[in-house]
Formats: sequence, C-alpha cells, structure tokens
Amino acid sequence: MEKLFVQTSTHPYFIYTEEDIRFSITELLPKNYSSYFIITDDVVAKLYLDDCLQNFSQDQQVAHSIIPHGEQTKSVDTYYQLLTDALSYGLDRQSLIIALGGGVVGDIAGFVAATFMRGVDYIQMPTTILAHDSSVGGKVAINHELGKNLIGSFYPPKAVIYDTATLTTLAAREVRSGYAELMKEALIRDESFFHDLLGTSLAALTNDQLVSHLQSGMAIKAEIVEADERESGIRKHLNLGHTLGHALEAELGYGKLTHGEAVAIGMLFALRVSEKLFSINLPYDELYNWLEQNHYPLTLKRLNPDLLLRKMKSDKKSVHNKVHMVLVKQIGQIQDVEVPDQDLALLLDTFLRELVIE
Ligand SMILES: NC(=O)c1ccc[n+]([C@@H]2O[C@H](COP(=O)([O-])OP(=O)(O)OC[C@H]3O[C@@H](n4cnc5c(N)ncnc54)[C@H](O)[C@@H]3O)[C@@H](O)[C@H]2O)c1
Ligand SMILES: O=C(O)C(=O)C[C@@H](O)[C@H](O)[C@H](O)COP(=O)(O)O
Ligand SMILES: [Zn+2]
Repeated sequence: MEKLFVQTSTHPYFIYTEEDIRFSITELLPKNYSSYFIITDDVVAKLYLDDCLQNFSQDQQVAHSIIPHGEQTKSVDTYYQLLTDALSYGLDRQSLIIALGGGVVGDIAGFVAATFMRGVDYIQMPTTILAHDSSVGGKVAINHELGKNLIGSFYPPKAVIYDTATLTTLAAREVRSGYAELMKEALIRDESFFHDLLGTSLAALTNDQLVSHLQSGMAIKAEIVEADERESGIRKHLNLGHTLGHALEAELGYGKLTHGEAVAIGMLFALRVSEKLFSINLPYDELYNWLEQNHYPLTLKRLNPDLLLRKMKSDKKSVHNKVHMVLVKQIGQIQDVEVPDQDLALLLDTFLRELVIE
C-alpha cells in the first residue's frame, strides 16, 4: 500500500492508495466512531456502496444518503438536504462522515462535515482520477449561481482512502477530466512529469502509468497544501487554469463542461496570457496538440465576454475587483499576477476567437 503523509494546522492524516482498499476501511480509521454516515452519488452507489457497507458489523450504526451525480448537485439545496439527513439519522459529534465518490461528493460531504454541529470528522474515499486533487488539502465547498465554490471552508479530512480499482469503471470523459488536473500539477512543479504526460495517450493508458501519475500528482498537491494550507501564497499555484475555467463552468451552466475540461481551456488561456505579459514562449502548442489528440473539447459556443469577465472577477483570488491570474514564467516557475481589466478583455477576446464556433 502507498502511504503519503499530510500535516495540517489541526491534525496529520495519511493518503492510503491501493487496489481494493475499499474493503479495509475500518482498519485505517483513527478511532471508533459513534456512527457512520456515507455520502455518495447515484452512479457510485450502484458500483461501490455495498462494498463499503461490508466493512461494518451489524452492531455498528451506519446510514447513507445518495445524491444525484453531477456538478449541479454541489448546491445549497443538496447541502441542506444532507444536513437534514444527518440530523434525522441521529448523527452526533462523535460520528464520522464518509465521502464516497468524485470531487462533487468530496466537496459537498466535506462541507457538511465542516459545518454539522460546528464540525465532525470525515474521510475522503475518492473514486475518480480528478479526485486525487479534490480529496487532498481540505478545500470543501458548494457552488453559487454566481460562481464556483464560493461557499466553503478549509477543513482537512482524517484520512484519504483511494481505491485505484474503482477507477476502472470511469468513462473516457472522466479520465480526460482527471488528467487535466494532473497536467496542471506537472506544469506548476515538474517539467519531466509534464513531458511524461505529453507522451501519454489516454486511450492506451496502462494501470501502471495511471498509478504512477496519480502518485506524482498527489505528492505535488500534498507538498503544496502542507506549505500553505489556507492559500495565502503558493497554494494559489494549484489554481492554474481555474480563473477562466471556473468562469466557463458557471457561465455555460454547471455540468456542461466537466471541471477538468474547463480547466484545460483555462490553462491554455493562462499560457497565452503568460506569453504576452512576460514576452516569452511557452509550450502552448504542445499542450494544445496533446489536448486535441486526446479529444478534449476545445471549441466553445459564442459567449458574452463581459459576462465571462464578471464571472472571472468573482474568483476568490480577486482583490479590489481586479482579476488575479496564476501565470507561468517557465514550467515549474509560477506567479500570481493582477491583470488589468483592459488587457484581460483584449486577451480574452483574441483567445475566444480561436476557440469559438458559431
Ligand atoms: N476541493 C478541491 O481541492 C477540488 C480540486 C479539484 C476539483 N474539485 C471539484 O471536484 C469536482 C469535480 O470532481 P469529479 O471530476 O470527480 O466529478 P464528479 O464527482 O461529478 O464525478 C464525475 C462523474 O463520474 C462518476 N463517477 C465517480 N466515480 C466513478 C467511478 N469509479 N466509476 C464510474 N463513474 C464514476 C460520477 O457519478 C460523476 O457522474 C468539481 O466540483 C470541482 O470543483 C475540488
Ligand atoms: O487545492 C487547491 O488549492 C486548488 O486550487 C485545487 C483546484 O484544482 C480545485 O479546483 C479547487 O477547488 C479550486 O479552488 P477555488 O479556491 O478556486 O475554488
Ligand atoms: Zn480544479
């Protein structure tokens, strides 16, 4: 079993990664809890809920709630429903919440844990490639119509239990989505990882490749969140591609693009802006070609740039209503830069012309 340690301001935790580890949850928990509340979505429930329930004996109190799959579920309504469920199941402060699913389940279940009775323990059981990122670091949130993850908290889990066997059932689109965040981690920290990914065909991905990429990605993520848990400095680097990415997700309607697809377009934009503002050349074409060869959607319907800009300003990195973008000086060298409105409008307009179809 692979074990990665993460220190936080409140407690340390481990990320356990292994095939079929979903059958050994209770051995990895820090203590016995008064009750267990599994939160999952309808797709994951059909595949893996029974396997998780098998971990518990008859005399343990275990409840579960199944939420609809997809980004639209990361809403205040679902959040409220989950709190109601937790209350009606009789959860108390010694209960454990188990987030079984992708980033949507992880983010909303984590936010329920952060706020139920002012905070109860929870663990992450990621089941998507993308959730190698979302399950680590304790950012938990729900969306607002006006922007992504605008209601949330920093609330680290007590453990991350990552069963890589569950990734075999992912749709190709979700594999792509997860690889966008791996590409992001490579761009911000590790040039050889970046070239390794550029040489990877997602259609021909082997299990060994996947596991090695996940280990590299999680090591980068863990190192950054340990150094800057609450995003006052270098954690912003993990937001590469997200300023435009999140704006696209909200403006197009949650779930139209997957998070990773939106971040992929956002990373291309961040590279273009970096090239212009720093007068340098970056591997834009290499990234674009890799995304195209792996069938990422790289065209967009016509969007109102003013509305998109407004959404970019609702990003949590904005200060005094000015957009801040995470930019690339060279692979592994990242800078958070305030981009003046006029420059941004011009750069966005040019960029969108390359991508927009009628
Ligand atoms: N907290 C963070 O640090 C952080 C980091 C990155 C992304 N996120 C958030 O994560 C979310 C995206 O996460 P995601 O891409 O995992 O999306 P998701 O949770 O919606 O999962 C994608 C789809 O795959 C299905 N699925 C999940 N596991 C499966 C499996 N093993 N087999 C088959 N189908 C499976 C789900 O039902 C869903 O339909 C976004 O809301 C994003 O904002 C958060
Ligand atoms: O962990 C982080 O920090 C990240 O930025 C990881 C991102 O991949 C993730 O999408 C995160 O939720 C975005 O954070 P936000 O603060 O912009 O909502
Ligand atoms: Zn992300």
